[in-house]
Amino acid sequence: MNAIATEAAVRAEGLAKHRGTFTLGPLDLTIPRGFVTGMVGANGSGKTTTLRTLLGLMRPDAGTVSMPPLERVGIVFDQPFVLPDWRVRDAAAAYAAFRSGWDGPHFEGLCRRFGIDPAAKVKDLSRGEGNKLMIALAMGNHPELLILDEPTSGLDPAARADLIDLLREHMQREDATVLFSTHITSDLEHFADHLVFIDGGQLVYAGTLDELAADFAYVHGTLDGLTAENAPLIRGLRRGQGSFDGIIRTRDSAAFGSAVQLDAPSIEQIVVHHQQHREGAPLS
Ligand SMILES: Nc1ncnc2c1ncn2[C@@H]1O[C@H](COP(=O)(O)OP(=O)(O)OP(=O)(O)O)[C@@H](O)[C@H]1O
Repeated sequence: MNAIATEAAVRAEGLAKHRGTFTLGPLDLTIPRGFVTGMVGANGSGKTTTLRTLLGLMRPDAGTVSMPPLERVGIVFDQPFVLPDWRVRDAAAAYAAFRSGWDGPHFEGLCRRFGIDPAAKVKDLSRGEGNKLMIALAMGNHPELLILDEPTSGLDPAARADLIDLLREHMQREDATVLFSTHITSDLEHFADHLVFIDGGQLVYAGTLDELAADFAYVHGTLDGLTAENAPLIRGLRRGQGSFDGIIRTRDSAAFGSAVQLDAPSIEQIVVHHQQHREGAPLS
């Protein structure tokens, strides 16, 4: 895709937030309109802090954010915005009251699809059902931007696949933008267009998955393929019994002989090897 022609759904400049000893940013971040962006990073790397700060649910210490008005943004976090004693239909009424364009039949259809009884009390839903309710509420007014913090955690594999299908349909039906964080990188590989990778509160990589796959290679082979010249080019070098693996920039491929294998990396390989190489320079 053409980065120059891409419009921003969300733009943050110099965004910074301190939480205890943790510092997020300062981050410059653009989430392109009309695409799916996945956010990855280790536990405690700052994904939730980034999403909450972007949304203004947490006041940034510095920086500016531009995004659509909040009533046009669907939000899913693990802490629900609904009261445990409410019934599902009460939660929908509360959402309908403050979100423009609420589509009751659409919400009810989502509940049917997710097997959620509108008469059920929120506190009686299982964790996965509660998750699905938050997703149905977030999507109930066809939001132009959906921000979801680990929406697939707590869902069984079939429900995860269904959620991804639903988000795909949402992307087809509307000129929508989705930003979601996840630890399940396989959810990204077939669904996301862009990736934001955060580590230690800093942006490691932001770009398309296609660019990521083209820029990096997964290198592995027997130890005799490692030399004093090529070993420093490997990020997250792991030495096993007689073998090694890691991630390199594709432009450094020539430093590796024919005994070494180079493959297209998975997102998981890039994330895992980066985290094993924390003191290295940024990937991008
Ligand atoms: N209330 C708080 N007070 C102080 N520090 C906090 C608080 N909440 C979070 N933090 C710190 O902020 C950092 C970032 O947390 P955040 O929840 O953004 O990470 P995350 O990437 O979403 O993690 P996870 O994948 O585990 O959900 C962590 O190091 C955490 O210890």
